[in-house]
Amino acid sequence: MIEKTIRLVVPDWQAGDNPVYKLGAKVLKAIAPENKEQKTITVKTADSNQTLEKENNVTAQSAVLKNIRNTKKVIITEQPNKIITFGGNCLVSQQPIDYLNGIYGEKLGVIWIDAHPDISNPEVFYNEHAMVVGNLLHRGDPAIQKEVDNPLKSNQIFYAGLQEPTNNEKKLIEQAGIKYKVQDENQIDSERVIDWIKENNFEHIYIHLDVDVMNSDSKNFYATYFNNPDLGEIPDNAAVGKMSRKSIWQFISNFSQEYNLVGLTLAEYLPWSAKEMLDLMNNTNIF
Ligand SMILES: NC(=[NH2+])NCCC[C@H](N)C(=O)O
Repeated sequence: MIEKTIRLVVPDWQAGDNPVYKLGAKVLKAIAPENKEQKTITVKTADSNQTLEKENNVTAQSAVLKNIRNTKKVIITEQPNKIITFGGNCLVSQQPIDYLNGIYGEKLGVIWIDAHPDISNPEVFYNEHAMVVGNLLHRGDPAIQKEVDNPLKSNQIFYAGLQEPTNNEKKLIEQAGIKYKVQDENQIDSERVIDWIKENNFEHIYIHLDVDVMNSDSKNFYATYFNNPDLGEIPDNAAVGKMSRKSIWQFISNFSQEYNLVGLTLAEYLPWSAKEMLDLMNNTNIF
């Protein structure tokens, strides 16, 4: 097979109901190391200054569906065998994982590095980014998961860095048959990951990184959900991440040397300081 890696920039902000997700995608695209062999494609997502409405108990469901379909179209046109995805919120992993599962099937394992299980559905929650694992298993939002042509099996997902899920989420994880362990240390237990790879004979690995898995102390990793200046009380489905940045960076880097990484998502990056600078520019009468 000819190697083809693409960089997919997916500025979906609707699924997490915060326009700063879009800025996160822009910044990641701008700072990514240059590589002429890797084509960068930015998926079209709608802009809006209006408050997003719920449709079928899902925030901006039709806009989210459009973003998903646009993402799918780009991937199908490009036919890559490796995908780097810059989010955007966690939803951005849905179509890349679906597509790669279509290529690699049961040889593909997905490491979901996240403080949250993202296995909700519209009956228990309303923001789509918390449903993406549910959608990938065809146990999430019926309107959005229908775009997933190659659903994952529960053994293909490994939760790393997971914090205590809500009672609803625990039920959903158990019903789906995903084995999990709440992470109490501040680093990923690589041995457990490696055991899971061996047990399942995975040959291709996708890593999804939601940066909120990290301790959001300014000296560790600041640009997360939890440092939103407008965030009131922390919702009960948003347990705070505990991981050290150093350990996550090392884990991903080591992993990429030793295993065949076919996909990487960087999600939920919320660059608050870039947002402050943008506010200045937006309100200054020279731009
Ligand atoms: N993918 C995630 N960050 N999941 C947890 C998010 C929960 C948070 N309360 C929300 O709006 O939407």
